Amino acid sequence: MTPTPKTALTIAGSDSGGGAGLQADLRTFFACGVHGMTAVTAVTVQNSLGVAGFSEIPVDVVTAQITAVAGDMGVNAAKTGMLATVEIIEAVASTLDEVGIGRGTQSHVPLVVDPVAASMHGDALLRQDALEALRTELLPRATLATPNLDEVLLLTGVRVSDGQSQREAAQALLELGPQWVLVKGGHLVNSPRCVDLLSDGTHIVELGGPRYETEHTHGGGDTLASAITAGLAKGLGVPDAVSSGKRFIERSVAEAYPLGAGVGPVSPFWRLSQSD
Ligand SMILES: Nc1ncnc2c1ncn2[C@@H]1O[C@H](COP(=O)(O)OP(=O)(O)OP(=O)(O)O)[C@@H](O)[C@H]1O
Ligand SMILES: Cc1ncc(CO)c(N)n1
Repeated sequence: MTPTPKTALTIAGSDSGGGAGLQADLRTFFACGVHGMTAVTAVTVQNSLGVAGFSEIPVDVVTAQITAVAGDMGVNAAKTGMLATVEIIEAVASTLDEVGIGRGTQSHVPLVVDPVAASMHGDALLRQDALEALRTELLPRATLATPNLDEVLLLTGVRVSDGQSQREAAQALLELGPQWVLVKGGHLVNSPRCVDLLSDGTHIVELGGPRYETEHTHGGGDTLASAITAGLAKGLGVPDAVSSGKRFIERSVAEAYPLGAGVGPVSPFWRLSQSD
């Protein structure tokens, strides 16, 4: 009989364009060889040009999806992406406690929190009044938080412009309660390299890599966080899962493709023609 793969759950919004959100997560889980499961939080109307709008899924349906898969199939690691509203964030947080996912629960199932606030075009994916709930309800439950620089500014007030301020931002984020933070440097466009900073307050790891000249980076943050989640599901520790995720996103950006009139998606497909 074929052995059962490890499982990863994404709690995220749908991107109708297929390049970001839960579609990016599933593409990545698949490419990384883990069984992907979803708790859909919202449906966005989205393409390569931006987000035209979104509709939230009723809170009880969001939480029922989590309990349905956790109780039956089991979750080896989970990730949150777009959560949209205060009500969804609060309900997801208490359901994660109930099913034993995240920091502070007894089961040690790792939780990656990608604190999605807006699309790369600047369209809101989180209602304005929900930022505080993200800060107080979700970040303390995170094994790892993976904000981009806009999200760092919203969450901590720290404006990152170089390596020094990236370290200050990591420290400010750790004070909000996650065990580890990864401050992503993709938006430091004046830097010739893409350097992401990982820290748990004791260990500080700079993950540097080339900056590829491409405008097609739609779904890059989701793909990175999902590749890390897949690594955690397979039993890697956080530093190893993050460095493997960083290699994964580098190749995915290198092979990103144009699609539509705007920003095309990164491509997790490179992995499918390669072995680990
Ligand atoms: N041009 C690039 N070349 C190589 N790596 C990149 C490039 N742009 C971003 N990355 C990497 O992709 C990952 C996502 O980074 P980024 O800071 O862009 O996150 P994000 O803003 O959440 O992504 P998204 O585009 O999905 O909103 C990081 O590991 C970053 O270093
Ligand atoms: C649904 C969704 N989640 C996350 C992002 C951020 O990439 C997006 N553009 N759309």
